[in-house]
Amino acid sequence: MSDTPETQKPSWWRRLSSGLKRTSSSIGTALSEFISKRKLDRAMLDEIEDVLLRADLGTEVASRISDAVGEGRYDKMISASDVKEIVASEVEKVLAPVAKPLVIDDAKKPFVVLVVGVNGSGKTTTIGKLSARFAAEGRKVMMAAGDTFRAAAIEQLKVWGERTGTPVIAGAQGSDSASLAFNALTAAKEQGRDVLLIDTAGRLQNRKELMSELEKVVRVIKKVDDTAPHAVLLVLDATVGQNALSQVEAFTRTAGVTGLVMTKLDGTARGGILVAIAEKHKLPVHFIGVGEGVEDLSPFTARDFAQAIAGTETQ
Ligand SMILES: Nc1nc2c(ncn2[C@@H]2O[C@H](COP(=O)(O)OP(=O)(O)OP(=O)(O)O)[C@@H](O)[C@H]2O)c(=O)[nH]1
Repeated sequence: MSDTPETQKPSWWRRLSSGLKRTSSSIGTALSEFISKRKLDRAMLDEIEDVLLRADLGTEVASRISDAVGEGRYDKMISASDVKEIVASEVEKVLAPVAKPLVIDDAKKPFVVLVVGVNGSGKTTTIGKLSARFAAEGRKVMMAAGDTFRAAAIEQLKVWGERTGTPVIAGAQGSDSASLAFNALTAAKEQGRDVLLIDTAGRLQNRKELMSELEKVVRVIKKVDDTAPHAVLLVLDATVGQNALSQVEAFTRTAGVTGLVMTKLDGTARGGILVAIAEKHKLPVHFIGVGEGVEDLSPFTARDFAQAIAGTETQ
């Protein structure tokens, strides 16, 4: 991909790199400010580490990158672009092990995907995009409007259902989301659906009662199929920065998160948090969201993300 001219790159790449430009240019601008015409010393490495911390990369990664920059370069001239190359390469090393596709096990009928996260993180939109993707792969998909809290979420999912030709199981606003999940899974089984995507209401990770409601959804799903849910996707909004770390911890504890989707990478200076999450939690990252349209969900690739964040592609 790095040899492809900018104009020929896929649109998701352009959206990702322009979205992450705020992160990369904040890294790049800060680096250029103090790296010109100076030999590398301890003070410079400390400054580099600070820049990376401000970009949300986390202490471990920031200090590892600064060590990598220092390696064999003390008292030598170094340029900001040399440092950016090292940032890209070190970030890629952290991300490569977690960049894993969401594999649908066709032996499970349906393969149940539960989608969780805080309010407004992009769960419903992500489910809509996933339904389009799986339907395009020839799979029989069903969606469950388990966000019974918000009437608009039920409507939103129905619109996605019409758009992608996917049936949506919905209840009345305020109905019990666990029983909706139960009914949807029962219906999906009866109809021989390949994939069931279950939406859930947004909940803050520190709201105990809402988190136990999520545990109940998982318990009830297991009553129909004790191997389900087969994937639990946590949808993270990139714009929230550091708070995403505690979301990963709480939702993993409560709902057994198996993989991540990070949305809104098209408009944030805080995408660096994904690197800190990858370093700390090692959870698979399946997709990134780079816009509201159906085509704006892209499989996660370590190299593209690393280059976008370091700004090595966009100079
Ligand atoms: N720019 C951008 N906007 C997005 C992306 N994903 C979702 N959105 C927007 O974010 C807003 C919230 O998305 P929803 O899918 O409704 O979020 P939710 O998690 O289901 O919300 P709750 O049900 O309230 O918890 C909507 O306006 C979406 O269009 C993305 O990747 N980029």
